[in-house]
Amino acid sequence: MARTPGTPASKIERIPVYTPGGSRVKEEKIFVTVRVRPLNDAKDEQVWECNDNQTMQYRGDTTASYTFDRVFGPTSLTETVYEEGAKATALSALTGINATIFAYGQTGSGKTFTMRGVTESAVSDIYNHIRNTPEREFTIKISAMEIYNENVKDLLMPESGPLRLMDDPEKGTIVEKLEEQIAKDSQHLRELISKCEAQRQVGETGSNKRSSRSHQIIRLTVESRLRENSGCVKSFVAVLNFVDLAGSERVAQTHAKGKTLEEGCHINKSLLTLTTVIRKLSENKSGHIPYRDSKLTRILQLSLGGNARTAIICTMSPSKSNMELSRNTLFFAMSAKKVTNTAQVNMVISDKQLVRHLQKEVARLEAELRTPEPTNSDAVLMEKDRRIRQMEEEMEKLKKERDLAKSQLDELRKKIGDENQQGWNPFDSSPRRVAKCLTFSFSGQSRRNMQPLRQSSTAPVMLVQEIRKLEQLQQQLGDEANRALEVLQKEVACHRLGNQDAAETIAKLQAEIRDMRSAKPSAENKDVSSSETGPGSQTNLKEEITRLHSQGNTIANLEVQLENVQRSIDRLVMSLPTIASQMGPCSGVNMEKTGTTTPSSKSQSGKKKKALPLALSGSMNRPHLLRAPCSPLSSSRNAVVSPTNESDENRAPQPENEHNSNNNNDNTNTNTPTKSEPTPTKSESNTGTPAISGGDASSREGTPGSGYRRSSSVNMRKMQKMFQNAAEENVRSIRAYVTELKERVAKLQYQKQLLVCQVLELEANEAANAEDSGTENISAVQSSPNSWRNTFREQMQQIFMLWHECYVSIIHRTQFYLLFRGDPADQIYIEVEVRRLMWLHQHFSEGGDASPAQICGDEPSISISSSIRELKNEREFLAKRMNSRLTEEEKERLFLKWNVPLDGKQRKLQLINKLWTDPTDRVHIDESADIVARLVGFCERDGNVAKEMFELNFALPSSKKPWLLGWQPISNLLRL
Ligand SMILES: Nc1ncnc2c1ncn2[C@@H]1O[C@H](COP(=O)(O)OP(=O)(O)OP(=O)(O)O)[C@@H](O)[C@H]1O
Repeated sequence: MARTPGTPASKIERIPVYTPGGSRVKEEKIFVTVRVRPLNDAKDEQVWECNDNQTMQYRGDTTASYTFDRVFGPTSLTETVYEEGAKATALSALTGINATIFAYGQTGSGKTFTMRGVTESAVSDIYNHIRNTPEREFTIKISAMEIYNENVKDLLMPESGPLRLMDDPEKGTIVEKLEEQIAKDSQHLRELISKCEAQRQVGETGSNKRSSRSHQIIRLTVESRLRENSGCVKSFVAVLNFVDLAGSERVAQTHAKGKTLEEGCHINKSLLTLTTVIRKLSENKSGHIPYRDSKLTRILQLSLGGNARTAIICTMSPSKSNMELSRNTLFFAMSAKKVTNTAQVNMVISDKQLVRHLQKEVARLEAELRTPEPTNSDAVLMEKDRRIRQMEEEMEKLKKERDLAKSQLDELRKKIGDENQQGWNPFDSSPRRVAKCLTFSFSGQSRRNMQPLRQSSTAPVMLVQEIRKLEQLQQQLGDEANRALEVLQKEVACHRLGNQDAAETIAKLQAEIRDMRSAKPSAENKDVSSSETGPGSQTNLKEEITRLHSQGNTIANLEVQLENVQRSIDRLVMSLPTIASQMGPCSGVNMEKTGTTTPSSKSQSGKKKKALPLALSGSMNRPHLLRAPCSPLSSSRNAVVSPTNESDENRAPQPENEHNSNNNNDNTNTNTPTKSEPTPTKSESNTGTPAISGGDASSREGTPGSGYRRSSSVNMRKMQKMFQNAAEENVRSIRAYVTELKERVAKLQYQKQLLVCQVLELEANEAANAEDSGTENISAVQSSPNSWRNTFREQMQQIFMLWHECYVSIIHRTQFYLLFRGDPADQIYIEVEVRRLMWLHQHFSEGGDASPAQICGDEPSISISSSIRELKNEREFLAKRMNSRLTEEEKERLFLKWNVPLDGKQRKLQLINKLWTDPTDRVHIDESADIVARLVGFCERDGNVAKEMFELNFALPSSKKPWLLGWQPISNLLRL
């Protein structure tokens, strides 16, 4: 492949610099040109002609013509030879590509003459480029050597004596201790080159009075890098060789004797090796290439078939007397044309640059260390990630629900749009009717603060829709509970192994499960978009609400029974280690791993007071749970639950190796785990990972207990453990799922409660309208933005008072307060909140142990005392979160600001107990909300999204866990 001959001068003022981006290896042929010198002797006959600028032809013989990349005739200028035959190659070094230019030819043919000119021009161009590339910093170094009689001599340091060649794994052959000097500028470089040339061995041959008797290599090393202000630490580095070979000659022709003869022999020998290397490279690069046969080829190895761009200028005489040597030169040139090199950009990171870069990096890391992340624990980060994912999933789910609700609303709008001409339009932004507030028997101060409620914007048809949706949800929850219970029943069977405690618990649980299943909700699946639910149909609404009321017991029962089931499961899980411990050391349960605590002997005797920590219901894989619990017993569950096995399975297992010790009650071996010593031994606690071998065979044999009795082998014990652990894990998972169901039921209760409130309000309005005959006008509070703002302020003040008096969750208060800041679109939420709080307040003031929707008969009971208790729990929860959410300084600042004694006990709780305690002070409220928001990670910026979620969730202070409801996913808050 011939490359484009030299670059025109106009284009090389500035060589494009490749962006460092990796070494791009590119195969390319050596660029071969031939320069014919003028006849030495005018009387000599010229037998070689240049037909065009690429072909040499022996005079008149068309069969003897040779084509090269470029041919320069006897009248050509060295400048032209450089421009067209060497410049591109030489300047490659500026872009990080190794380059070599050498002259080959018989003695006296003009090698030195040509190379001097080429080197001079190259030096000029190199410094031109440097001047025109200010953004890069260049360093030019020079070294020079000659190979004379196979000795390498340093031309910059001639006194240093012969130099050795060394093999470097990265750089190839290097000349040991070769002097290298930095050229300060072009002038300095020229001087150094001249000095080297002056050192060169010359002698007189028959063809040349000043014949070069050695091979000369002037080596420039070109380094370049982007200047200081660049962050890039990479540099280009390349070597540029100018090689002036000694002249090939015919000893016989030159009549050389003595020293000249010896020199000639060495010259010929090394040139012969060069020729052989070139020939072999041109024939087959993969074969052996005898680089090592001469120092010349060793030193030039990279330039011959390696990582370099190479240009060879073959010089020859056109005269007849040199015809044969000229032909040899042409043959050499023809071979060289076929040699392929693999040049690539050489990028390096210098030590200096690397050190500088590393120093910067160290400084950056130190700065990071000085301002550490709020938490440096991987585990905490992972946990956060998990929670974020969980929240995202929850959000996704809620968004879908919201979209569904929106589409249903759109449909409704269409339906009722035409029918609202006579009545009020719930979607009209300027209501034509005045609301008649619900009346409550408030007393005392709070009563005086109460403002009348305005008309709910909820149409009867929407209420019907909502009721039907609730029915569906209720149905769905019931179904899910039953499916979970089926699985639970089977898993529970796996635990029929042991003591009285466990047996009783299981029996109780089974009874509860039976109850649960018989209490399956009977509500039929209603089509919420049914056309039967006509707009404004009061009759329908009444029917709906009556039906909903009549089903109230189902929801209440479901919740109560779920509560019972969960308690039983808790007890069952608590009793598991007892069973395990009775089975021997190998049957232990890794309680730490499963997150449960080791029960005391007291707790085993059925006096446990504290429920076990809940598993993560939010992370449960529900389909997986319901499809197939992970226990290996799942595959043999039918056998396990078989009633015929029950009596046997209820017997406590008696492993052979412990049988005696269990029978001997006076046995003093305290190392044996017994019921009174349930703490797992070390071996027990390390047995959490189930063994696999033999698992299937054992599982087919029936219950873990019976299987264990049949064999005391190690595998059987492992199997035993595996069954036990897996079954326990499943029960725990189900327990978590039951918890989740409970939470969802609680939500359902509040949605229902809201509906009931709305229906009651609607009825009250109807009645009031009948009395007033529609004489009331549009409320002033809705007629202008100003009046809305006034109303908002008043209602918020009312809400603050009610929150305070009803001991409402301060997380709920914070979320509500931060979300609803007076936007007219917030109106509905404010109203709903006021209405619910008034319900609560009324019932609390009436004696307390009631539910705001007790009317339905299925609401969880709420009392002042339970609210106070839950609020206390919530405050404790928030106090604990201070450690993870606030820095030490932030805490100290808050203690100071809120007058918490710095040396006081439980300072965090003291602080939290001061929050949200003054409903009349807006600054206090603002600051309280700010702190709570920090602690729960509530973000006001995302308020729009949160409002939508609020709309769907109908948050209310809960009788169970007040801080768990609202638009924060329940499970997320529960386990923070
Ligand atoms: N193209 C040319 N035009 C004019 N003079 C030339 C040309 N080429 C060479 N000469 C002259 O011929 C003589 C020999 O040239 P040079 O020393 O460059 O040959 P060489 O090939 O280097 O010989 P050797 O191998 O013996 O060193 C010099 O005096 C040089 O000036």
